[in-house]
Order: sequence, then structure tokens, then C-alpha cells
Amino acid sequence: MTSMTQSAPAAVAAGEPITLQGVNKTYSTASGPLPVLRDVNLDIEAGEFVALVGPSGCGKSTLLKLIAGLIPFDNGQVRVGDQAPKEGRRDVGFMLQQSVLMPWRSVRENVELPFDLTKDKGPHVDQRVDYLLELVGLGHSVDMNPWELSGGMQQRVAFARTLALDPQVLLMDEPFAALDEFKREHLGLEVTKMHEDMRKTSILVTHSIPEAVMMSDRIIALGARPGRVVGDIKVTLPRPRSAAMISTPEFQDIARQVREALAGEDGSIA
Ligand SMILES: Nc1ncnc2c1ncn2[C@@H]1O[C@H](COP(=O)(O)OP(=O)(O)OP(=O)(O)O)[C@@H](O)[C@H]1O
Repeated sequence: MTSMTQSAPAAVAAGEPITLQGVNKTYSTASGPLPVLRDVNLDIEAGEFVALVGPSGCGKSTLLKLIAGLIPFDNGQVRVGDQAPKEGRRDVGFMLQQSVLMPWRSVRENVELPFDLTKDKGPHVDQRVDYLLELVGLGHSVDMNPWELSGGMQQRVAFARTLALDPQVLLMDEPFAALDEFKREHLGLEVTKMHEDMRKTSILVTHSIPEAVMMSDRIIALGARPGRVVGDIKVTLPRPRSAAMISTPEFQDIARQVREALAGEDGSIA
């Protein structure tokens, strides 16, 4: 498999900052209002990689969706760069757990999709798509159909597509959850290396504390629903990161701090 670790050509800006102040979110459900986020305050620097962990149902995906402008919130303030969240912003990329690839489009055509939707075409688009396919290690699979790909390959296509319009903010909702342990660690490390090259502001939702420690600059722990910040742990490991770091006392100590922040919260986490 080709490596995704080559250097990105002339990465543009190093992401945009994200801030949340006093954010509350309640869903209306058949059995009444369901408070999901309570007084969430967060300051994420431009180019920072933040992992979001917490028990099942504490509102992690909800937090990503409201930063992406996909759902409204009750009150408080959210800023991505200097703007309020808005659906469909080119500078915000969103990657989900299950890659939603168009089955009738080839690998290449799936990565081209954002350009088709924005009616952007020409040699610069072809070059960008070529670059992205190489970056994610699919340069030799461009004509394959989604159903011919492994789960890991499908996530690579989805990742290339998320990067297509060069977003300054990357929101990733458990992007490796459907992969087996080995592929998950491998792809996680490759995405980490890409982040080290590109430095887009990134938020990763994960259930895996080791994955959070390996990939991020900071780990935000949310408590059980309604989710609120119960831990903000700096990951002091140097970059570039490598698999060998997992067994270091520093890595284990950071993982311990995250577990302690979540101790007493309902739900299980690895
Ligand atoms: N559109 C919706 N309408 C009503 N309730 C919702 C909606 N979306 C999510 N919820 C509920 O809000 C709560 C938080 O959901 P969310 O998906 O944000 O949690 P999560 O922390 O990402 O969970 P998990 O780790 O299990 O993926 C859950 O109880 C969920 O059932």
C-alpha cells in the first residue's frame, strides 16, 4: 500500500481557530426535551488537533454537527474563524464513521465530487485529485468502484474527498471505528502524519483513548449527558508521532489523566 506520508505541496493557511462559549443544546424528542450539551466552553487554536472523548451519548457528534452548522443550538456562541457556523462552508470538511461513497462513481469520481458540486473544473482540479489520490495511497486504484474496496480503502477515498476543497477545519467523527485494530492504528498514524504536514485545525471524535493520545495536541473529555467539559489534557508528546511512543511512560501517563477525568462518568470507553 502506498504511504500517505509524502509532504503536502505548499499547504495554504494553518487552519482556523474554533471557539465555543456557553453552548447549550437540547433535542426535542417524542418523550420531551433532551438536554445534550451543557455550558460547553472551548478554545481551539488554528492548526491544533483536538480529540474529543467521552461516554456514549454524551453529545460528541452533536458538538461536531453544530460546529459544522448542520444543526442549531439553544444559546451561547460558536465561531469558526471569524464566522458563525454555516452548512456547506468550503473551509470546513466533515468526515463520518461510515464513508458515504457514491456507488456508481469510481474512486476518482468520488474524490471529484466536491468539485462537481461547486462547478469547478479544469486542469487544476485534475491535478488536485491526482495529488489527493496519491496522498491517501490510492494512486493505483483510481478506476475501481467503491464496492471493490476494503473498508480501509473506502475511508481513504472519503478522506481524500474531505480534503478536496482544501478545508481549513477538519471534523472527523470516529473515522476509523469500522476498521479492524491493525488498519485503524495504521490509518490513524498516516492521518497524524498528514496533519503534521498540513496543520489544519482538526477535531477527532473517538472512543479510543490511545488513538486520542497518539493523534492529538489536546484531549477534551466530555462528561455523561448532558455533556460538559470535565477534562482538558495537553498531549506533550513530541511530533512527529510514532507507534513506538505508545509504550513510553509519558504516553501512558497522559492516557491515565484522560481516564481519571472520565472516572465516574457513565458509559464505557477504551
Ligand atoms: N436528531 C436527534 N434528535 C433527538 N435526539 C438525538 C438526535 N441526535 C442525537 N440525539 C441524542 O442525543 C444524545 C447525544 O447523541 P450524540 O450522537 O451527540 O452522542 P455521542 O457522544 O456522539 O454518542 P456515541 O459515542 O454513542 O456516538 C443521544 O442520547 C442521542 O440519542
